[in-house]
Amino acid sequence: MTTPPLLLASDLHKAYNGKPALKGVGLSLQAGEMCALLGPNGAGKSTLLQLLTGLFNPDQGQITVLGHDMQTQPALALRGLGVVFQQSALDMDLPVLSNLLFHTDLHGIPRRTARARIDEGLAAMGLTDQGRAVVRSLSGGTRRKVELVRALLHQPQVLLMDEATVGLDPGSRQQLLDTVRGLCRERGMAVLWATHLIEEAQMADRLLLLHEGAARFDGSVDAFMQAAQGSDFQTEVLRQLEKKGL
Ligand SMILES: Nc1ncnc2c1ncn2[C@@H]1O[C@H](COP(=O)(O)OP(=O)(O)OP(=O)(O)O)[C@@H](O)[C@H]1O
Repeated sequence: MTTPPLLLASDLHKAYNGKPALKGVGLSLQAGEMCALLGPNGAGKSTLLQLLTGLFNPDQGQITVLGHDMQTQPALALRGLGVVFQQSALDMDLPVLSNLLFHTDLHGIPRRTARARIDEGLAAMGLTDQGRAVVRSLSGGTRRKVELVRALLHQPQVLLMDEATVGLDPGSRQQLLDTVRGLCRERGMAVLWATHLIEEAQMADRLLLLHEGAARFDGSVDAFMQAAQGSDFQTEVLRQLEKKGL
């Protein structure tokens, strides 16, 4: 028996000043699944994430999170989503703890519960002793981990990561990827991981390959590799991207 997807998007269209940025993209995320959203600059990744986070509405198409429609029930839909944006959502001049409490207050989480979740989240990232540190004083990798702790405080079932590893050294990148993979396995969280780095996409369960606003591939990484017929992942990605637009 198949379970309903945690996030479902169908036939999304979005144009800027008449120029299409998304041309009928769909996406379905199951519990425990990590899906890489891969595409070159201008492919439409940020546009798709902005639609999925309810930042603006699609010109056409529908998005539901845990069965709640993003346009008609945005509060319920957004409750199910955690987001780590490309741009930091943290106040650089405030301590980590204040930043995290700001987020739990926004979500109406009682302070006692909030404190317990913050302690747990920081401990899970190895940041127990960083609660009082001002964000600006932290390394880029540590800030990203704090962003992830923040995004998980309201216990979302779907996590959207937008180019979350930009600016991180290879060790920190791998650590963040491993942490997120662990969340999929241990908590059954569904993750959409937007990246333009081919080697990151290869570590996901699924791949949504976007080019010029349309999906070039949507399926398991295993199926993608079968289609590659002996080529490596990177060669196959480049081959798919070089195909003439549909
Ligand atoms: N606010 C905007 N106004 C006009 N055009 C836009 C706007 N945002 C994006 N676009 C255009 O839409 C298309 C898709 O852009 P988008 O930023 O979604 O791609 P992307 O895959 O996230 O690219 P990148 O990897 O460079 O961030 C591009 O042609 C871009 O120029």
